[in-house]
Amino acid sequence: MSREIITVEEMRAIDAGSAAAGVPTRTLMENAGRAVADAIVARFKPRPTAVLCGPGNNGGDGWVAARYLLERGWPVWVETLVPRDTLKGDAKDAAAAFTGETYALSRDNPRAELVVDALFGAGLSRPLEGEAARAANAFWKRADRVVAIDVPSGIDGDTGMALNEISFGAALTVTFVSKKPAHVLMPGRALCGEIVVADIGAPEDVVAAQKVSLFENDPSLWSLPWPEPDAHKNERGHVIVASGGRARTGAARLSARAALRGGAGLVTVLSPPDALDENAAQLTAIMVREARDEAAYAQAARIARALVIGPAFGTSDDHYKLLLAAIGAEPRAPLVLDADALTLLSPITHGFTSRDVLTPHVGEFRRAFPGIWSSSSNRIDATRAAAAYARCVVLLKGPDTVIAAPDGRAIVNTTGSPFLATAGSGDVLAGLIAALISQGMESFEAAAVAVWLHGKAGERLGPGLIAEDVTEILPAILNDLAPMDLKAALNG
Ligand SMILES: NC(=O)C1=CN([C@@H]2O[C@H](COP(=O)(O)OP(=O)(O)OC[C@H]3O[C@@H](n4cnc5c(N)ncnc54)[C@H](OP(=O)(O)O)[C@@H]3O)[C@@H](O)[C@H]2O)[C@@H](O)CC1
Ligand SMILES: Nc1ncnc2c1ncn2[C@@H]1O[C@H](COP(=O)(O)OP(=O)(O)O)[C@@H](O)[C@H]1O
Ligand SMILES: [K+]
Repeated sequence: MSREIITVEEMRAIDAGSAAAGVPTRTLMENAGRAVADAIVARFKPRPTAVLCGPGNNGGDGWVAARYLLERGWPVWVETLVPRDTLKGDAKDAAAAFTGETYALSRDNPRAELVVDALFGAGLSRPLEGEAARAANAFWKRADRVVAIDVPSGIDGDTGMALNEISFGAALTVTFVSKKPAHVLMPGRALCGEIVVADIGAPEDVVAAQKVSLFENDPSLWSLPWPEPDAHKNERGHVIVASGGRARTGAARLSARAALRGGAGLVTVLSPPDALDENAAQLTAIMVREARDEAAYAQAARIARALVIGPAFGTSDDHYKLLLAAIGAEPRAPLVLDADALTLLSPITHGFTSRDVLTPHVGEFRRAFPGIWSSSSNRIDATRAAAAYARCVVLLKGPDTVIAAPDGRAIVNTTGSPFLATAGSGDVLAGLIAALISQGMESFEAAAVAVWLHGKAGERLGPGLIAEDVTEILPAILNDLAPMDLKAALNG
């Protein structure tokens, strides 16, 4: 399956480009409507089905789907938002080809057990109102009976948000060519239910001409740095994690352990003198190094292959100086800056490099990049703008984590579970990113891999998850990803 995510504007360009390349939009609509009917027939037994059709081409897809369901003997009818004789273009033709029952959309129609929402798709231009809003509210709690065409009506395809909080929710959404931002960003992703991406015959070169640089996170986008048979721990990279002071050390140890599980050959916790005993007492495979002053932080930045600063680090003026010493070291390792490091630097005025990674959650992002947050229409645009501005990789955490590189590439992650919203979960992520960078991955890819693994851990662990578990389940997830030849070698 294509992992590209296209904007509504890019989808329109693909429609136009297809027509220019000899695939008429009416053919695309026919393929789209048939794909919807196919997806329904594959999942549901025949049952009374209402297809709610809107005034544009989304409605047109609905008329086509209704026709195919009728041909397959389904008890199906259309409920149209606007009189059939006011339809235009492809939608008019599609409606004319439907021979079944048709009603005006209202609450008085026959009772349906399945509803196909073909009211609005990419052309939604204002909030739902009138009968469309009534229908959305009526089916709001019955998403299990709704199949949405392209996107649940009311949801903006580029943002995943309902324009006035009113929208449909669906058990199945069938979209075309590629996912749109609304299929991966919350709340849209959750309102879509299962998502099917149907090929509707848009020529490959027309799609490729869009030069898409936005992807849904997936192992097909990257490859993990597996150790060679003769690997030495020094080649697998040295991660250093800066610890907070006395009684503020757990976060750094969580990060450090994730770095070790993530494959770093060596991991060191850099500890202020007052926390040295506390750290040493709780670490075994991970080393501890005392750091008294700015020179020690600069030195750590020089010798590490990746340096994590932030988890419970501290936010005093002295901490600010230590952080600046690490940032200013030359040459220095890539930095993974999280939590307190972001607080110390906010609003961000520093220029970083494409090897550095900032990992804010929304609250941290707003403080770090206030102007960018308020002027961006969605999380993808915001993260891309922040990465371009700070000239480094920016990873905006949440249920729909976005990772952006300064060159414009962006990835939206869709693995995960709400049980990851727990203390220390972000610290684990920071350590994992550093582990992958230390093994030679490009920072943008390392961040994407780490978020994917972190999300998979969340899915596998589910209820009861604590941050420590995320680290401990990594071997099982990594084993599943290991290439066959490595598995064969391991099994003798
Ligand atoms: N193009 C193609 O070849 C292909 C397209 N495909 C399909 O087409 C869909 C996009 O079609 P579309 O552009 O016609 O937009 P669509 O979502 O049907 O609605 C536009 C109409 O709704 C109106 N309107 C908007 N908001 C409203 C509101 N709140 N309340 C009331 N009215 C509202 C709006 O009015 P206007 O803003 O112009 O005043 C306009 O009349 C896409 O999602 C996919 O399903 C596939 O078949 C593949 C080939
Ligand atoms: N509802 C959710 N669904 C999936 N992942 C989530 C959700 N909420 C938070 N996460 C993930 O959990 C982690 C929390 O990180 P963070 O906010 O820094 O927490 P902490 O400061 O406790 O470490 C992030 O990786 C984030 O993407
Ligand atoms: K729809």
